Order: sequence, then structure tokens, then C-alpha cells
Amino acid sequence: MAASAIITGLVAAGGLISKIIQAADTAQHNKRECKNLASRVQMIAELLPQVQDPEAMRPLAGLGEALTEAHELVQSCQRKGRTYRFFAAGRQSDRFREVQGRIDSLLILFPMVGLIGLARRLDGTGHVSVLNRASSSSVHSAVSHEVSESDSEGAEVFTLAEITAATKNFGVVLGKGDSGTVYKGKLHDGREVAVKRFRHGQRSAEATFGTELAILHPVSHEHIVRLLGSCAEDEERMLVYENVDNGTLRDQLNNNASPVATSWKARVGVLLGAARAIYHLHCRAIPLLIHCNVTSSNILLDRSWTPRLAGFGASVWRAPDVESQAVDIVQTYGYEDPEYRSTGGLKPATDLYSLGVVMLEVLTGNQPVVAVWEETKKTMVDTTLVSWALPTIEAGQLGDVLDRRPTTEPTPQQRQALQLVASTASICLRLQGDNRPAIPDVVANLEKALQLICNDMFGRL
Ligand SMILES: Nc1ncnc2c1ncn2[C@@H]1O[C@H](COP(=O)(O)OP(=O)(O)OP(=O)(O)O)[C@@H](O)[C@H]1O
Repeated sequence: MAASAIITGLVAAGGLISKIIQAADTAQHNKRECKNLASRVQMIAELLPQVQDPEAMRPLAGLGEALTEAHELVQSCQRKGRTYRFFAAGRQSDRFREVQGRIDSLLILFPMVGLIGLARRLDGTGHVSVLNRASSSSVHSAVSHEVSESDSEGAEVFTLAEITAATKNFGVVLGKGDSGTVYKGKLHDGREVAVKRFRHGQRSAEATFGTELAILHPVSHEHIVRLLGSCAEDEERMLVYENVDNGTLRDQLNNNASPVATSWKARVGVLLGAARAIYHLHCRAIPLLIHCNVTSSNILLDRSWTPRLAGFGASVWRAPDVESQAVDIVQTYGYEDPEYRSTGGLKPATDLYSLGVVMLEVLTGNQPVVAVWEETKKTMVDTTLVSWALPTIEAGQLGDVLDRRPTTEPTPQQRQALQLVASTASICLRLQGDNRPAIPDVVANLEKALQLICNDMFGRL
């Protein structure tokens, strides 16, 4: 999976490289800087085909972002008028130097990437973890170095001793997932953290660690969990996140006393935050991303019940100008996009389908998979929430499946808002990805729904 993500990112990088070289040729201003930048990009273009092991390419995960910036910079030289170019010349030279520095720091990594590939081939197992401690930490610091180039705050590298002390020897479990266990901790400077400790010696855990570190670290958004840093010593692979206090949306919907279970305003607010996070990934992040595992268990809630999207272990870079990407991902049962399942082509619309399932969970209070009575078999069988709830909603009977814990009878304004959420869910759940809405439309509908609920509350005061 991580390998496909890296290949996809590098394919996108290949497209950018030719665009930069073309644009640099025609840029009127800062010509020397443009040419310098283009010659560095040309070097990358020549080196890339020689590095063929996607796992070994992890240290280059920030390449897409650096090239995107280089492309924008060169393009901005082409676009602006003469007066602007005159006055902005100094500022642009500074930006050129900065971007060139970042590209230089990636160029330095190419020989090391070649060595990792060689070590993996000699070892024959394909595990980076078989490198000895010294090589392993140099790989790690290379990854961190690259990442810190793309984030002004820099990735933190923690030692095993620091993590052991922070978690009081892995004493408090916050949760368990497919790739490992998450522990509560407190760093020496007082920051509360959640530490994901990946299962030892598991190939998929190793890949998830690399993917999540490369993909999530540069991302910064109020509705996306913050990755503070990582620890890679010997067999240990750990990611350190800010601690998000109030568990997952799934936990809260399961808890009758939770403010989320008992309030439509809180529920629609959580949906809106999650949709804004996906909007950021699909439309704003550099490089663009597809989350691939949007579930109610991957939406964490902080102490003010603000949602933070987590679970980036399956995420992929979204190649620009590509309609669908042939990547191999495993989605959670109940959230699987039927189009991806049948074609293997991943689109941003895959996240829209999973978000549609989360909307149904919020409306009905049910799990993504529900047990129903099967008359012919005279027994309970599992079915997806989509097949249980969607036909009723589409028949205009939302009230028959609506969760009654927030209010036994919604007010007219609440009903209007919930109907809007339900019809948005219904179009997100269309079989063909191209018939689903784009994420900005979903955000707009959820904003409207939340507004209706808030207006109603003011009306009653
Ligand atoms: N930053 C965090 N703050 C608090 N709790 C967290 C945090 N991250 C994860 N958890 C808890 O740990 C659980 C498992 O985390 P996560 O889903 O990221 O693991 P995973 O192994 O990637 O799971 P999967 O691959 O099955 O989605 C979460 O459901 C949540 O309860």
C-alpha cells in the first residue's frame, strides 16, 4: 500500500517536472533563478528512474510538495506584469533561494535512497527494519530532515527512552487498531500525547508507519489530528500525536449520556468538521490527498467536542489531473465504496461514499453494520447500514430510521436540517463516483443544516 502511494506521488512528481522545465524556459523575470531551479529539477528527473524500490523512496516523500512550490514559483514569474516584477524581484529571489534549498536537500538524499534499496535487495526480506541500528536511525533522521523542510515547526524525533518515560512504560491504553496499540503519555515539557506503537515485525505495520509519517506530518488543519513526531529504534516503530481527549465519534454515539448522542447540533457540527477536513485533503493540501479510510472510529473528538480526522495509514497522494488511480487499499467493512471495489480505481469520491455512511450513522445512531432479522433463515444476519437505512430515506421516510435520543420529535427546523443531511448522504452513496457530489458542495449543505439547527435554538430562547 505504502509502495503504491509513493509510486503515485512520484508519478505526479514526474508530471510536475516537465511543467517546471517548460515554464522556466518561457519565464520573463528572474531568468537566472528560473534556470538554476530548472537545472536542479532536471537532475531529479535524471535520478528518479534509477531509484526503483518504492519502499526505499520514503525519504523522498516530500518531493511532490517541493516540486509543486517550484512549479507555482516559476509560473508566477510568467504571469505577473512588469511593474509587479520590478517591485517583487527581491522577495521572489528569497523564495527561489528557499525552494532551491529544499530541492538541494532532497538531491542529497538520492545516494542514501539508492543504498537503502541495495540493502533491501541484499537482505531479500524487503524490511527496512533489518538495517542495523546506525543505518536505521540515519534513514529515520533523513525522513525527519526531509519532513522538517516541509513544515516550519519540524518533525520531532523521539528516543525509545523518552517514549517509555512519557507513557510510564506503556501503562495506559487509549485504543487498539489493526496496526497497533495507542497509549496515553505526557512529554517532559508537559504536552499530552497519544503514542501509536506499531506491531513488531509485521510488514503491513511497517508500511503503515511509513505512509502515515510521510503523509500526515506536513498536513496542518484544525479538523485533522496533529502528528508531532516519531520514534524508530531497532524493531520499534511509533508515531506520536497530540492527545485528543474525548475518544471517537463511534464511542460517543454508543454512549447514551454523551453530549454528542443527545444533541443534533453537536452531531451535525461533527459532520461539518469532518467534511471540512476532507475538503482540505481533496482541494487544499500540498500534495493533494485521498484519506481512504473515513469512518466514525477515525473521527476523534477533542475536549470541546471539535472533530479531528485521524487514521491516515491507508491514505494516498492524489495525482493532479488524474481521474482515478489504480492503487490497492483495504477499506473498513461497511464503508467500502462499491465502485472502487469493482474497478480498483480510486477517486476522491471514495471518501465521499464513506462520509455518506458516517452521515447515516449520525442520523440513525446505528453502527455501520447492523443485525437484522432474516425471515427465510429465521435468524439475525449482518447487513450494512446503507442497505438497511438508505431505501427508507429515499422513500421519504427518514422519521422511521431517525435516532430518537436527541429529541423524541424534532422541531420543523430540525427536521428540515436533518432532511438536508439525509439527502446529502443519499447522493454521497450513489454507486458511481462521478454521480456523487464534490466535497465543497457537501460542506455547503452541512453548513446550511447546522445553521438551521442553530437558528431554531435561538428562536426558542
Ligand atoms: N491522537 C489520539 N488521541 C487519543 N486517542 C487516540 C488518538 N489516536 C488514536 N487514538 C485511539 O486509538 C484507537 C486506534 O487508533 P487508530 O485507529 O489510529 O489505529 P490503527 O491501528 O491505525 O487503526 P485502524 O488501522 O484499524 O484504523 C482509536 O480508535 C482511538 O480510540
